[in-house]
Amino acid sequence: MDVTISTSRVRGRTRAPPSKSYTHRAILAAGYGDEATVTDPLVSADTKATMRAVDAFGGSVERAEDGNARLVVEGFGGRPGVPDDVVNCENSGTTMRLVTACGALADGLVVLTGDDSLRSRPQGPLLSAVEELGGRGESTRGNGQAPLVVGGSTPGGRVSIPGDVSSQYITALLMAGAVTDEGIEVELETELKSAPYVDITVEVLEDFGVEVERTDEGFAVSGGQSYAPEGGEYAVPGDFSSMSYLLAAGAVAAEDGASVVVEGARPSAQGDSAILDVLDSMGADVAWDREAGEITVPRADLTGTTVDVGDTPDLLPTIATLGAVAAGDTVIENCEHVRYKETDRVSAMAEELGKMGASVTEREDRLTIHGDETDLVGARVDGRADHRVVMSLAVAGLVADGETTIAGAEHVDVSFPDFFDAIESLGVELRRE
Ligand SMILES: O=C(O)C1=C[C@@H](OP(=O)(O)O)[C@@H](O)[C@H](O)C1
Ligand SMILES: C=C(OP(=O)(O)O)C(=O)O
Repeated sequence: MDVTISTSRVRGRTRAPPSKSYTHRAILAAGYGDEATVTDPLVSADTKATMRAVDAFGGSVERAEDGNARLVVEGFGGRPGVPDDVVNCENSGTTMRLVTACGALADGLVVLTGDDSLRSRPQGPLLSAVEELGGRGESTRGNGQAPLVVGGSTPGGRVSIPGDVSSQYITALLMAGAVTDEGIEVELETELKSAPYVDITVEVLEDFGVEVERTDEGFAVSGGQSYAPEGGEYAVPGDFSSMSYLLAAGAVAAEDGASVVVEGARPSAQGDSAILDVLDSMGADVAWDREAGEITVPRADLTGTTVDVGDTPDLLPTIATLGAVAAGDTVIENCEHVRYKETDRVSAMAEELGKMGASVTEREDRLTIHGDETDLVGARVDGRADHRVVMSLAVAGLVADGETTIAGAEHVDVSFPDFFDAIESLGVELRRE
């Protein structure tokens, strides 16, 4: 689907979708247990992949049809069964990593695959970790990428793994480790990037009654634990990565005297709430009512800033767009790991914003957007089959001169299926074709 965005002003209220990261974890945590209900889940292409994996392992995930958004999960009770078929994780890195470690507990073999993008992302360090823990972890092509074959009733133990490729490896090992015989101790070989995502894991596991310990070398989880949330229910908070596009839309395009108000913004462990500090450092007047869970942002004349995205890789596309609107340079540092996502987002944003007239300098771990040399103009751009690239380019389209057509806009389905409805409700003029 192509979406064409006209230069637009925005105003009004909208609600952030539920968190993708929390939803994945809650569904799988419930899967490891006996039975639990996940309330306010994100139902999107990626989280459906995790639901199907729980099903494949012998559990079941049912959507309640009575208006209250809920998933009723029957777990596979600790040890996953051997699936009847290949598990297709489609576009979801989180699913593939979490399911790799889970599948390594099966008494047999599990085959994992995904779409073109997912089959090009790095899985090697997690496969080596599974083997070091006594399980089987192989890439069918021998290149550290999916298709993968895992299994072998991993007993657990001690393992070392790099921290700078994906924090999802750590999340996966901790979630699986809790139901192993020996537990899993993870020693980080390099500094942990995307660290707040492991904080999210620790928070969700705690809420399911599973304890994780931070050690001098990394993390440790004891085996023989059971997953069960208090009262049998777990509630998912709003998603700050998804919010970043709505807040950015307000900061660049709110009508004079008006603002964008985003609901569903209760505090949680999400590192991407740093988008508020980024906007603040660029001169936006952002107000967060934490108790009400509401963020208000009017338009501002933004100025460039420097942001280290080591902890917050998913904010890079949003910040790149903000930088293209701001005066002066915006420098996004420590972004090498952002190249291992659905697409290489550093290059994707440099090239696609470039088509809209942005002046950008790309280095391996740094992206600089020269706002003073940029006048955004509407263009035909490629969303690179990447939800975050699509949504960030849509925000750029609000202030570009003329129409911006984004190809592959349907990929918002991965994390924010109602994105275009949400921005339309704020006053954005757009066409779906
Ligand atoms: O664990 C998670 O929910 C995620 C971790 C991050 O990935 P990396 O740890 O691979 O950087 C992030 O980019 C991704 O969108 C979601
Ligand atoms: C990278 C992302 O997710 P995943 O790793 O689960 O594909 C994302 O949502 O930006």
